[in-house]
Amino acid sequence: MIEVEHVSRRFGKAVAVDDVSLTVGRGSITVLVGTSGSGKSTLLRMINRLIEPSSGTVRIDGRDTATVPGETLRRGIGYAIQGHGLFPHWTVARNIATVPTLLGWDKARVDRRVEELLALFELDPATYGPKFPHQLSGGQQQRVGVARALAAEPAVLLMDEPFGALDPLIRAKAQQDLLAIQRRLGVTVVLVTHDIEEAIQLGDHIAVMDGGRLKQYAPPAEILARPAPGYVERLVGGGDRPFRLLSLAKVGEAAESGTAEGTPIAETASLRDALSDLLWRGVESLPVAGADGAPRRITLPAILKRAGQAA
Ligand SMILES: Nc1ncnc2c1ncn2[C@@H]1O[C@H](COP(=O)(O)OP(=O)(O)OP(=O)(O)O)[C@@H](O)[C@H]1O
Repeated sequence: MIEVEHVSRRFGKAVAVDDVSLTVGRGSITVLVGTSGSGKSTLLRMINRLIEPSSGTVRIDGRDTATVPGETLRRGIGYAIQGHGLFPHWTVARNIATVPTLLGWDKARVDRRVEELLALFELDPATYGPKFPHQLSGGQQQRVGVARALAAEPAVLLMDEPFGALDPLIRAKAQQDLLAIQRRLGVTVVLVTHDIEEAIQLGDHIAVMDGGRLKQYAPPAEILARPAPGYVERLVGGGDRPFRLLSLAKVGEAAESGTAEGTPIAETASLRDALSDLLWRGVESLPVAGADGAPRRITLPAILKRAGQAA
């Protein structure tokens, strides 16, 4: 668990982060979102003390981070940034091994961990371990960057625009992979983005920043349904809001008993995907593929009910 209490950071007279308090639950993902210059990166870097707070306290699992030497603190916290920050003259394997080696792990344990992580990120260890970063695609480099951040089994992973440099298709896959890996490892993630769609996709909680202040801190569904007046409302209140709401709910949650014609849709698909499918096929209901045999379907009225203000 990460507790940020009344944390501020001034640069000269300018206040980059202004009295922010929030608690990130263990094993959850919190996304910091806001416009450029709103203080997201500064807040993130105060968690691992790459930037020292001017005032306030950050605690990780109950321990005040100010009481731990900065280097020691950072070895225990994963940090992944846009552009990956890989060492260009080191192989992929050596890049991933950086922190475990600094921590004095023995060679066999480091090698095992590197192999395990490469496999987890769907990069064949024998093929990719000996390569240099420039021999990898952007998406592969990004995965190596996250693998390196996770190498020493940190309980906390900080990510600053980790998918910013990726094209939309690879970005969507990278987001899904991160979710799957985060759920599997149970690591606590704080991620910075300026993309509200990314925040809704990934966040258990979203922290909306504006002008250094925390404007709202809540789960995505609540931010969409009840945005704080002013900046947050403008951020999420556009014409896409119904679709964003639908992207948060699964087909299984709105399905009913009954039959329908056509290729079934998975119950784990989002209602946004189901709506898109219905419109594309020009039908009002679709069968749902579920675990048990009882026939179920998803209908247009059931989807509409979940897309509006009353959802
Ligand atoms: N080292 C520094 N010296 C002076 N001012 C700084 C420094 N770092 C950040 N700032 C200022 O603090 C404010 C917040 O910056 P920060 O990088 O945290 O914002 P951000 O929301 O992460 O923006 P972006 O999305 O563009 O990265 C900005 O006005 C920035 O110019």
